[in-house]
Amino acid sequence: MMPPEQETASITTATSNIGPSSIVLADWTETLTVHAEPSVSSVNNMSSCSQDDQTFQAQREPVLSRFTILTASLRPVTLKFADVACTVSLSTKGNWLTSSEPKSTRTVLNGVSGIVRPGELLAMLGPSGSGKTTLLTALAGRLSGKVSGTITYNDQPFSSSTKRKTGFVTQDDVLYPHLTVLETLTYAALLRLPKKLTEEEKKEQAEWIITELGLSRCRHSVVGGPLFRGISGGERKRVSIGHEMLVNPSLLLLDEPTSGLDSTTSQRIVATLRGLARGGRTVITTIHQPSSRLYMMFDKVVVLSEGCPIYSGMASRVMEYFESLGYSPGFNFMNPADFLLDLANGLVPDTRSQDDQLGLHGRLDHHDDQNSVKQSLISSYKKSLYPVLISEIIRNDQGPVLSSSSLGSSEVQWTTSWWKQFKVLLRRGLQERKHESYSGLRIFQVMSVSILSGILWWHSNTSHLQDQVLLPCSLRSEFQALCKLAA
Ligand SMILES: Nc1ncnc2c1ncn2[C@@H]1O[C@H](COP(=O)(O)OP(=O)(O)OP(=O)(O)O)[C@@H](O)[C@H]1O
Repeated sequence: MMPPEQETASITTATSNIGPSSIVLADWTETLTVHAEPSVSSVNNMSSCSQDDQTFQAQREPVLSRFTILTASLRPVTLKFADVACTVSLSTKGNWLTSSEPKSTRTVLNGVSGIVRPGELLAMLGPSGSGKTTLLTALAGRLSGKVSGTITYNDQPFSSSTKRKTGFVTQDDVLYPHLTVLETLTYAALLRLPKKLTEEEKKEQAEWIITELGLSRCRHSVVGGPLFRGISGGERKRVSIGHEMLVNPSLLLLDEPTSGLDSTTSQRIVATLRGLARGGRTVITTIHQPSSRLYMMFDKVVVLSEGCPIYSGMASRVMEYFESLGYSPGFNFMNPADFLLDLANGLVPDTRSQDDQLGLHGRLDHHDDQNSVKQSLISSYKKSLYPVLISEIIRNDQGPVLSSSSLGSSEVQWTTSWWKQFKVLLRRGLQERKHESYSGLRIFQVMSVSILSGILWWHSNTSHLQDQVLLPCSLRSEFQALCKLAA
């Protein structure tokens, strides 16, 4: 069979005629056409940028980025990772007396390789605990020190300019619960957009993101938190994505953007991600259990089983690859993602009836059987896919280098001054806490403790710092008790 990576050339050609400035997003206002679940054979024959892509492109209007400075900051990023491994040390039980015992370690990732080009959407699949989030975090440059192997961005190691052009959407968002959607994105725009843009232009960019992500209906609703309700889960996810989209990142990484969402909302989110990719970005996402509709939108997939890869390459070639190894889905209409998850768990589907299947799954529940399937898939990957991937990774077919020197002065002008940041943060802090009631006594309490603490550390000797640290805490708690009595 043709190695999966050989298809890469076709997708690069397909995306190259889309200007880097264009962003093609899912239309959140229109009702999406619901497709029937495709058969496995149709998924097999699918080319990632073929018919489905044309339908997608036809359905959605390309939208140009508004500000030239943001458009110009988009630099195509080719992300390559080879033999990525990660070992974590497990905390040992016991007390400080036994702390001299050697710490036990656990390999969370082992020998994962892949390549993602601008215009491509890569999905990481695997059972829970297989290492998807760890790999995504490593690719985002947030696990330095714990990771071995090579991760490069346009053949360069991770740098501060790569960081500036990388958007990372975590699984658990960190949004301010009392701010509205508009306030959340406006403050983010004021803090993160280049200082060349005026305040009005930054607000305009926040408004534009709200429209693009279909958040107009809930723009004045509060985000909400664990103790009180705000916007829905899907809207929340879109706010998190919008938070990263504001700066027009060249590399966008998302951890389970569709978890807990219904299939239509999930499809819209993945369509949005694919639109972003087609606009010249490199998009990587982890996903738990995509439907076959979602699966068809991915250009590439990495399938992990207990931290080891069993597949890395084009999404459209996956069934062909596993069939060549003698593993085929039990029935014609099986979702390829379900099939891959079964394989990653060491479960081999069978062509027997469903009742028999249950029996078979019960039989294969034996650890030995499952482990031998996993081991066979890992060694097949090493034998047939890994050499092709590595030669692809080594081949030097780079776009523009994303280094600080090439970014020049425009990059230096990006950051907002500290005074401006302070003002925005103060305003945001006050707005977030405006629901709390402020009494004169409370303000007096905070001011007094701040002044007392300031006096305490005024011209203090750093060698006596430890003695002084606990004093303000005890002062504050006694003062609080006094204030409660007085209130
Ligand atoms: N710092 C750490 N200390 C101990 N174990 C860790 C650490 N980081 C990751 N792990 C373990 O590594 C494995 C992979 O974790 P990871 O979060 O990457 O999995 P995942 O595939 O994203 O799972 P899920 O789909 O459930 O989010 C898990 O078993 C996790 O417990």
